[in-house]
Amino acid sequence: MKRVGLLGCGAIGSEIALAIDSGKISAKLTHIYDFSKENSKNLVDKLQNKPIITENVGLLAASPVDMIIEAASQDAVRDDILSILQNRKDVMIMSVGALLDESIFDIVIDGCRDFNKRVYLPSGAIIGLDGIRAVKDELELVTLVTTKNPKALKGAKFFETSNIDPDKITQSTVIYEGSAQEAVRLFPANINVAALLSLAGIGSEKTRVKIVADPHTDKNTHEIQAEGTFGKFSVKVENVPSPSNPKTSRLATLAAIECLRKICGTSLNIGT
Ligand SMILES: NC(=O)C1=CN([C@@H]2O[C@H](COP(=O)(O)OP(=O)(O)OC[C@H]3O[C@@H](n4cnc5c(N)ncnc54)[C@H](OP(=O)(O)O)[C@@H]3O)[C@@H](O)[C@H]2O)C=CC1
Ligand SMILES: O=C([O-])CC(=O)C(=O)O
Repeated sequence: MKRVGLLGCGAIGSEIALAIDSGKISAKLTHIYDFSKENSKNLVDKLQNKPIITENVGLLAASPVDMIIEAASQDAVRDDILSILQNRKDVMIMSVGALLDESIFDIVIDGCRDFNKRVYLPSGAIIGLDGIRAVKDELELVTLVTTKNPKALKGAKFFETSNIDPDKITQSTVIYEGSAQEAVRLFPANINVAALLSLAGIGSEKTRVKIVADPHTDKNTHEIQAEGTFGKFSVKVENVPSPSNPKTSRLATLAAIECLRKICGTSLNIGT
C-alpha cells in the first residue's frame, strides 16, 4: 500500500485525507504539514488513523512516504517541489498555476527525469481535458470563461492594481481578459484550471481566459470553448463551491480523490 504525505490541510487536503482514512483510497496517510498548525491539528482530530504532523516542509519531504500531495498554494510548489523530488517522492500537484513559470516547469521535468519520479496533475475543477489533449495539434483557439461570485475572487492579487472593488460589483461583470499565463499570477487561488488547460492544449500565451464576477451566482462555472481544424466544442461545468473555501470547487476535490484512487489502485483504468 502506498504511503502518502500531505502538504496543505485546507479544503482539498482535508477531504483527500478523509477519503484515505475511510478506505476509499487504498493508501496510508502517514505525514502531513501545513503553515497553519491549527488546520493540521483539526484534520488529525477528524482522522481515525492519525498521521504525524511534521515541524516543517523539509521534514515532510524527507519522511518515509512514496508520494506527496500538494494542496497548499502556488508558492508551496515554487518553494518545495525541488526538495520533494530530490527526496525521491512522486507528487500530485493541485496548485498547477505555478508550472506556467518556465523555471518551475523545468525543475519538475528535470526532477522527474533525474530522480525517476512522476508528477500527477488531476483534471481539477474542469472537465474536457481529454478532448483538449486529443485535438491539441489541430487546436487554433481556446478560451476559458470562468464565472464566480465576487466573494470567491476577493483577495486576488488582481485587485491590488485594479480599480475594481469586488465588494461593489452589483451585476455580472467581466473583470479580466488575458492570457492564462497572466491569469494564474493575478488570480493564484482561482484559476489554476487555466494552467491545466494550457498544458494540455496550446500553451499559456495562446490560451485565453475571461473572468466574470457575478454577485448573483452561487456556483463556480468554467466553460472551455475550443476551435480548430478538427471542428469545435464547448464544455461547461457549474461547480458547487467547497463549504470551507468558496474559491475551490467540490469537483476539484473529487477529481483529486479519483486521480489518487487510480494511482493507488491496481485495477481497471477508464478514460484518458
Ligand atoms: N487544480 C485545480 O483545479 C484547483 C486547484 N486549486 C488549488 O489547490 C490548492 C489548495 O486548495 P484549497 O485546499 O482549496 O486551499 P485552502 O486555502 O483551503 O488550503 C490550503 C492550506 O495550505 C496552507 N498553505 C498554503 N501555502 C503553504 C505552504 N507554502 N506551506 C504549507 N502550507 C501552506 C494554507 O495555510 P494558510 O491559509 O495559513 O496560508 C491552508 O491551510 C490552492 O492552491 C488552490 O488554488 C483549487 C481548486 C481547483
Ligand atoms: O475550484 C475552482 O473552481 C477553480 C480554482 O479555484 C482553481 O483553478 O484554482
